[in-house]
Amino acid sequence: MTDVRESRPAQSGPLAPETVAALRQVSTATLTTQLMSRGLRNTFLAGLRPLNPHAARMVGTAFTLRYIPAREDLDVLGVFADPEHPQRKAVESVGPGQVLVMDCRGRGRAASLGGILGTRLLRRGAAGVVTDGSVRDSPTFATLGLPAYSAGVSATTNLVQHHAVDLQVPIGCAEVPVYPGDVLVGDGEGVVCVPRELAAEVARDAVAQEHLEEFVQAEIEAGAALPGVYPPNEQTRERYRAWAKDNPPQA
Ligand SMILES: O=C([O-])CC(=O)C(=O)O
Ligand SMILES: [Mg+2]
Repeated sequence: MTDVRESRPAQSGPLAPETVAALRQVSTATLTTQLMSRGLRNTFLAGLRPLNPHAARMVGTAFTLRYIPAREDLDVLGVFADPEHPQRKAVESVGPGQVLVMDCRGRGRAASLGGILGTRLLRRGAAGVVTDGSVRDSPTFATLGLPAYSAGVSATTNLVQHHAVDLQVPIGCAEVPVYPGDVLVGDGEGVVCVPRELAAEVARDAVAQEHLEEFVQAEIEAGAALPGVYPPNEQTRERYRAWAKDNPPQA
């Protein structure tokens, strides 16, 4: 029998610097279009909002943590004294360039983590933190330099609703499949999950799409009507190519 944890090869290691640079400059909207053109329609983690709008650009690879519902006899405050507790172990395992992505089953009555753990992630070089539940200490996250996205906030600690079980397994986050090593990109709109094997080509094509859309945007601002301009027909593309000669994409 196939172990579900091995249903896809683990993908690890840092992303190529040019892929990171490209993903840093494009929007999540553009990325979802690029993924849709490759057949992937469920890639945006709908409902998640940035906790610090000034630290809303995020690019990193997924380090996953899965929670199941809490049980009163197991999930008591004393468990945090154990450094092997999966939530604390996850925070102490996330490395530079990684995003801690938590599966809270979309439940946010209790937080998935708080400001001290968020600060520790920042000090460890994490690229961000994402949960489909809540965080606590949201005023800390509002000024922390760590990109952080959640579906909500809650003062209540995780043990009340969540029991951390697994690190680095495939999870669902906001109903989107996230495999360890996938690429999480966040902006002011929210978070998109880019399958790791597509990251390089999606990043490259997203930059090209945004360059074309920069031209289309300028034409619409100048008063052009939509037909033939958006989407661009061959004549519009011809004008774009002429414009692009003097306005190359920023690498
Ligand atoms: O969620 C928790 O219990 C941890 C917490 O408050 C923090 O990290 O500051
Ligand atoms: Mg706290």
